[in-house]
Amino acid sequence: MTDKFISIEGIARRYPGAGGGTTTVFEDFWLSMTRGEFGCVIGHSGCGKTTVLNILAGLDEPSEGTVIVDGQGIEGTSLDRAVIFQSHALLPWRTVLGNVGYAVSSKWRKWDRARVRAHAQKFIDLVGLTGSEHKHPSELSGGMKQRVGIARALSITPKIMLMDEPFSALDALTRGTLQDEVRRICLETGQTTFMITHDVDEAIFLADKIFLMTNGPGAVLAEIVENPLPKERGRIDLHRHPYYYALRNHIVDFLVSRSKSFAAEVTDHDPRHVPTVRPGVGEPVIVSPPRVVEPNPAQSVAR
Ligand SMILES: Nc1ncnc2c1ncn2[C@@H]1O[C@H](COP(=O)(O)OP(=O)(O)OP(=O)(O)O)[C@@H](O)[C@H]1O
Repeated sequence: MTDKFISIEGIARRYPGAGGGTTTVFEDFWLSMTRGEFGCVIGHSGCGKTTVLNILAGLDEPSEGTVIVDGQGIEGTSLDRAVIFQSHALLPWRTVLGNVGYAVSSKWRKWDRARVRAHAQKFIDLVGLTGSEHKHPSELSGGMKQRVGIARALSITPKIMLMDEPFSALDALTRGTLQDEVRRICLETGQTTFMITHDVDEAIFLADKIFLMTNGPGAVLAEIVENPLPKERGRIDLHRHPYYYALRNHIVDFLVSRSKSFAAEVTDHDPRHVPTVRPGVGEPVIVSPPRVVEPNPAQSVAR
């Protein structure tokens, strides 16, 4: 049996459209993730990635369907679900320690000051900000601010971490360093993470599974791509792995052509049983749903 730690069940999001109609961003959207999994969603602008993330965060509600996390339906925001956005949203009048400590004391209201500080410090150390505890956000670089955001999110030990293009505003060097940090932390802590990115290499480096969405409106989850690269992968030498180009080409091909033509070409798509594929050497292998092997009529006749 699969452990559905996150279960998105048939959600739709509709908005009032022009002329009194309705615009459907997506509908009949099903997706599940297991505990400790790192999932990245990729799709063109406007397909509804942020909407899905906001629904998972409890910041938005689906027009239909439900989302269950660890056996409980989502109702509003919760400290069980931490969100990291592209912008840092730090409290400018608080220090690094103050920002992280504020989140800690919001979750554990009965903790005394010393316990809050010690817990916050652990996560400040984890993201490599030891020594900057007493700085204010205005004294930090963009990468450091994003580290504070990550420390703050992790410090409340959320059941799920939701990241909406968290590194896209950073320079390439800082982005790479933070990708390394996030991967190390997620592997160390077993943090279940759902992330949006437009960066294919970022998804290949970080994700266990990559969720491919077609173009909106009326977007669908077309395919789940299982990352065939080993867990012990390095960001710098990703491209040396024999499966790297097959995986990368598969995702890029989807973004360039299949995301647009999918609805016309795949008429029997079943949103409840989205295929999981594993690109590698040769043709991608369909992992699930298992390929139905039709009996060979010639053999049947011969019997
Ligand atoms: N409040 C709203 N009212 C009407 N339409 C909305 C509203 N919020 C979002 N939308 C529409 O929903 C669609 C999906 O938006 P969403 O932000 O989820 O897309 P996205 O895939 O995250 O895009 P991007 O990659 O550009 O961030 C877009 O077409 C957007 O215009």
